Amino acid sequence: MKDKESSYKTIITQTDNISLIKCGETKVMRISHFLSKKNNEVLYNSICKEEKNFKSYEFPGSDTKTSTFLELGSKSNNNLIGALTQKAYNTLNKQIIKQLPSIFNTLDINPFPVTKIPLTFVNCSDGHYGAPHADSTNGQYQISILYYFNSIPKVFKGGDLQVFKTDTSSPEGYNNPPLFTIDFENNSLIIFASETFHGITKVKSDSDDFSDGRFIAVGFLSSPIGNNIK
Ligand SMILES: O=C(O)CCC(=O)C(=O)O
Ligand SMILES: [Fe+2]
Repeated sequence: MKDKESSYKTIITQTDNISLIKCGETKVMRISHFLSKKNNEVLYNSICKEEKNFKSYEFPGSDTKTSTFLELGSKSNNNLIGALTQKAYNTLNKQIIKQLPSIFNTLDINPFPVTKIPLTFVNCSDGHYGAPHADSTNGQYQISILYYFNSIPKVFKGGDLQVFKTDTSSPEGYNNPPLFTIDFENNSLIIFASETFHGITKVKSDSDDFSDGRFIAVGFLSSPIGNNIK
């Protein structure tokens, strides 16, 4: 797959752990080692303890067998989850908010205020994949944020993020093959404009243990004044 990808992507390293992966107008920011090692472990361990609170997707057309989810930071689930999980969510939320100035700057998006980011935690198992899509095609959201985490050692293969070029003249809205792929890496934060088309390569795993799965937290930021792309 990778050899078919465009060769003109550039990786602009901003600091040891922050990079901008760019191909034409399409940009994705990646922050490696996002949380401290300790906070990454605490988050993983507390989320694993929430297995019973993860739900299957119930809407039509979704993949109900290979992924389950838990929404945090909105309203309903806050009294369901353990104190440790609440704390780990708060830590992740705080760290993301701390990085926002650098995120706005790197992605060339006019800053807007963000106080709390509801995050949906998703556990993906063998066979899970994500068909290419954009999180927002109507300007509802400006920024998509993904936090990746997994067991150490990592048990599954695949589950990498593919990024596509928007093409309004094609029926799907994007071009194949992908512009580039970002490998799934524990404790990394991936950020891009929500109009960016992206998909996930198939997860392959011999284990069906929840704790061996591919974990993500996904959140969307919306500006009070709508589309803010500079
Ligand atoms: O699983 C991922 O890495 C991406 C998930 C995603 O694209 C979404 O929830 O909209
Ligand atoms: Fe998405």
